Amino acid sequence: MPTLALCLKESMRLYPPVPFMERELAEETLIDGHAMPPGTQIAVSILFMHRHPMLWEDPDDFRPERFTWEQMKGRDTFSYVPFSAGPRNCIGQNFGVQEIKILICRIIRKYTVELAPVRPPPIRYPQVTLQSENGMWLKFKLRT
Ligand code: HEM
Repeated sequence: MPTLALCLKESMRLYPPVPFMERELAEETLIDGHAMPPGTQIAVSILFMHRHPMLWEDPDDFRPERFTWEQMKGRDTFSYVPFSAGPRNCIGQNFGVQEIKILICRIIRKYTVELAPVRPPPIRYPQVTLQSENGMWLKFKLRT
């Protein structure tokens, strides 16, 4: 799989653009030993799931190779759900990924991009979409 696709997947693992989902239970459901009645509102944190140490080795490390075929073998399909899963998953996911790839290609054709020499780590700010409270500190240099 090309490097860009691997990097994109790993970025969306660490920083899922949609950090959580909500559901209402249609029937009684056993969650972690507790019987939840129908109608219970459930919040599923994609953000926490994507960094859960039971699911990911060194969860905070950026390692795009996690998404090579070899390393994906045996991994629970539901451990990585930036676009949700099941019948109500994101209908725009392929379009969204293509847009991001095109945007990145257009930027790096024109600029070299580096981390800014002084950069505070991004403070995650989960709203409907995940944002950085203190921005993203990068240095753009026009290619000659
Ligand atoms: C990186 C980009 C995107 C991400 C991470 C993303 C993520 C998600 C997630 C997690 C859900 C499930 C939400 C939930 O069930 O509460 C969702 C649903 C949805 N997304 Fe996206 N999305 C992206 C781009 C797009 C684009 C580009 C479109 C349309 C062109 C789109 C259209 C939709 C629609 C219509 C639903 C609702 C599907 C349903 O309920 O049946 N998304 N998306």
